[in-house]
This record gives sequence, structure tokens and C-alpha cells, in this order.
Amino acid sequence: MSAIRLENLVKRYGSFTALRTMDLLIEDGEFMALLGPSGCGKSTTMNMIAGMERPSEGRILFGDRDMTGVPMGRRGVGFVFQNFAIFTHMTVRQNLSYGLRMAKLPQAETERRTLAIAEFLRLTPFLDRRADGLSVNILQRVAIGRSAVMEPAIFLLDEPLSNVDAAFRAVMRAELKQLQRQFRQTMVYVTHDQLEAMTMADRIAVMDHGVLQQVGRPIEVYNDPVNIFVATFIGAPGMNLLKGRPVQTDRGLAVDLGPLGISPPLGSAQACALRAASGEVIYGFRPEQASLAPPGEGIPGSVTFEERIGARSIVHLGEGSTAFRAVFEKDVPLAMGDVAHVLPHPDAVRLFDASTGRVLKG
Ligand SMILES: Nc1ncnc2c1ncn2[C@@H]1O[C@H](COP(=O)(O)OP(=O)(O)OP(=O)(O)O)[C@@H](O)[C@H]1O
Repeated sequence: MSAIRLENLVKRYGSFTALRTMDLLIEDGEFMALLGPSGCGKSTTMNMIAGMERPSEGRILFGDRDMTGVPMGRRGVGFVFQNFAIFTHMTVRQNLSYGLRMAKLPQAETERRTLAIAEFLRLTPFLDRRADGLSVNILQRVAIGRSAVMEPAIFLLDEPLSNVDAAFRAVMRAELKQLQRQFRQTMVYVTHDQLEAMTMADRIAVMDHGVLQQVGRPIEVYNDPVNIFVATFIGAPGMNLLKGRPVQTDRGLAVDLGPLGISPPLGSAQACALRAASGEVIYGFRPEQASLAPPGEGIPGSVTFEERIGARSIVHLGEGSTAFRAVFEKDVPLAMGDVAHVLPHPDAVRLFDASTGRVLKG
């Protein structure tokens, strides 16, 4: 009943198309993140699921039930926004129990559920405090609790953590995931923050310019991006992308990377993919899936910048179209201007068609 099916969903605002033919099945009890840059159509999709906006074309089903024309109030979904809607003159207890009181649940049941959600979200010490005296972090917890207490089978969250501070965001990521595990709701979570999507979601729907690009488990969209948008949007930093042409060497098929020389020989899967290429290709590898190599074995680049984050360092090499990055988890003996040779792990190389941007498969 609480699976969500989007069928050929389109949303136009006048002549502008905010969402193009979206097909997506969100399974019952699944945590699905809608992830993409600002303006890609995440909130538009979410608002249509919630019933706040009507699709221009297509259908929305909950289970087998067509909800396309059903008003928001009758969809039975919980919805939490970035800008939490809290009654500031009420106490936390009154805010949390508001929906239950409106639904005229028996007082004992209202009390039980209010206390349980307060305990779960660590709001018990604040129950009798007025909302207008509380911090943004606490208020967002109250907003989540106020929806969660209704125990909706479908729970929609639109950037609920973007106004809270970084430390609290980390705590809330874990708590939201726990909340969903406990109540087994179908959860749809809009975010532009890949960390949130990668750490919480069962699957991620990656969107760009109103188009669904890829749907998959976090590890799938990380390991096997379908195109260069997903390859660069997922990962921090994103995948390195270098232009080149197929070349046969005496060590096997490789990519001629122009000023960077010939790539290391490809593994069998990528060699097979390269055979399917018709012209220019993009040679991709993740900065964290590479190591330093002796001269002649890796891709050369002179160090232009190093970002050090604790023990981890992101080394920037080369410039312009030949720039790439490498991530090392331990100290590396490199200084600005040194030429390093970086060897991508053979299994981590991905090839893309330079004209379509789509991944090449053997
Ligand atoms: N009511 C509207 N009228 C006209 N254009 C709109 C309307 N609502 C959204 N849009 C446009 O539709 C596109 C998608 O907007 P949407 O809010 O869904 O993006 P988003 O991915 O959620 O990004 P953000 O996180 O910035 O909100 C944007 O270009 C936006 O300007």
C-alpha cells in the first residue's frame, strides 16, 4: 500500500519544464533520496507526491491507488520541510501532540505517542518549554517529531537538515535512519547533499535539469555512474575525467590522453568497453582509487595544490583540461611543483563516450 509509483510524471510551469517524464518506483518501506543540484526538480517531484502540486502529465500511485487528483490532506503522508512549520506560542508537547489531538485520538494514546516520540528524538527535557525560546536544531527535531508522531506510512522530508549546524546534522542523519528502521515507513528524502543521501538512503535517485539520471544503491551510483554528470556529482571530490582516444599498445588497449601520454593498460572489462567506442572518450577514475607509481607507470601531473583534512590529503595535479586529483589517506612526500605519477586502480577506471557523456560498456 505504501509503495510510491511515479508514472511518466511531467511538470511544466508555463513554457518551462521543471520535470521531464519521471518514472520511479519507491518500494514499500524503502528510504529513497532524491539527490541533485539546486533547481533540478527535486522539490517539484516531492510536492507532487505530497499533493501540493498537480502534475502536468502522468500519474502518482500509492500501492495500487491512483492518488494523482487526491488533495494533500487526504493522502495520509507526513511532510517535513526545510523551513519547519512550528507553532511558536505552543510548548514542545503541544506541538508534538497537535496532529493527534486534531485527529481526536484518545487522550491516553495521545500522551503515550507524544512521550514516545519525544524520548526517541531526545526532546523529553524540552516538553514543557515554549517553542519560541528554542534553538533551530531543537525546532527541527520538533518538526520531525510532529510529523513522525502521526506514524504516517509515507514520510516525505524536503531538505530537513539544511538549516541546522554541521555537528547536529551528523547526529540527525543517524537518528532519521533509526526512525525509519523503527517505523518502517516509506521515506522520500530530498537533498542536494550527497553525504546525506549516501549515508541514509537505501537507494538514490540522482536528478539533473528535470531529468532522472540514475537510480541505484549508494554503492552502485558511486561505482557505476551511468554518465559523467553522476560521476562528478557523486563523490567528494568527484571522479577525474580526462579526454582521450583509444590506442593499441604492446601492453594492450589503452587511452591516448594527449599531453598526459598513454594511460596505463586497461583491465579486460574496460578494454571491452573501449572497443565499443567510436571516437573520443573520457577516461575516468576516482581520486581515492589511485596510488603513486614510478615514472612511466602512472599519469603524470605537477602538484598545484594540496588540501589536507586531518590524515587525508587531496592533491591537485595538472592544469586546465589535464587537471586531475588524487586522494591519499596517509602522508605522501609531495611538494608544490613536484611531478607525481598517479596510477588508477585498474578495476576503478570507467570510460565514457565524449559526445554523449554516457558510460561505455563492453
Ligand atoms: N511555481 C513555479 N513557477 C515557475 N517555476 C518554478 C516554480 N517552482 C519551481 N520552479 C522552477 O522549477 C525548477 C525546479 O525547481 P525545484 O524547486 O523543484 O528544484 P530543486 O531541485 O528542489 O532545487 P532547490 O533545492 O533549489 O529548491 C527550478 O528551475 C525552479 O525555478
